[in-house]
Amino acid sequence: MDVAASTAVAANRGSGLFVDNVTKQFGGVYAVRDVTLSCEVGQIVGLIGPNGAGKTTLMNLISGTLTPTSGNVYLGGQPLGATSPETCAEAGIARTFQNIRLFKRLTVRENVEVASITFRRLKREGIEVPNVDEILDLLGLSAMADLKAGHLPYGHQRRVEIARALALAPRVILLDEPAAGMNEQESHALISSVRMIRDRFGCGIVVIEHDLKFIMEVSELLYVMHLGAVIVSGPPEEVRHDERVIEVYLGRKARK
Ligand SMILES: Nc1ncnc2c1ncn2[C@@H]1O[C@H](COP(=O)(O)OP(=O)(O)OP(=O)(O)O)[C@@H](O)[C@H]1O
Repeated sequence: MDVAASTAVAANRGSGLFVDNVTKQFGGVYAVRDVTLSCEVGQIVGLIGPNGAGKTTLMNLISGTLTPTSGNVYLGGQPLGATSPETCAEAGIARTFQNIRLFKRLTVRENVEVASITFRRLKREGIEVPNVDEILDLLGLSAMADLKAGHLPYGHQRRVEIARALALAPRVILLDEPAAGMNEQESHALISSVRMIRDRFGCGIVVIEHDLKFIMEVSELLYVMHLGAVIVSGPPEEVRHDERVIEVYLGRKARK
């Protein structure tokens, strides 16, 4: 059994996320085809692929926005089943979106507090209510906590989205293009924040990102999708040199 497959089996039994042979068809189009993926609690997993590879559809399947045509998503060894974003949050999955979805007229703190109120409504016994101030501090947002979210630069709005997802005390958090629109300095700082989130909250983190420098540095395990399927998975250093990945990204065979 290879590394990815053995990790997947461990996650299925353990407390992490396990996507088991999931397919999503829209009519005749296979947006996601037979995808198996795992993210253990405490692990940072990257997901890359060219436009249309199926990454967002996969995120939507994990977070309950879409229902798989076949296959299952497990969290902590329990199938999530055909479910909604609300029940996924209840199970412990939170996400951010490619297109930012903040309450722009509310302050940064209020945006995070709204999520905190949602968390209290969820039936998640035995899980400590996350501290809003601590989350703001972790994301470097304390100094702008009382500013309207819509007035912040784009990179900071992305951080507020992450803060809001963290207020749901997720076991696994899905970050959809968190570095989009950030300059190099901001995306470098985001790498430290993602690691701190993992260390402080002990959650699993799945990151979709087009910024290859960012994803190679932040991920411990990387999956590459193409035309709906996972074509390669493994440590970023190995994936980076894989011929199939070079071909998909650069449209040519790797030189020997
Ligand atoms: N609701 C839908 N109906 C029909 N086809 C869809 C639907 N959603 C996605 N698709 C198709 O599924 C495929 C995968 O799309 P998806 O958005 O998941 O890719 P992606 O890897 O996230 O791309 P990008 O990096 O551009 O966001 C594409 O061919 C897309 O056109």
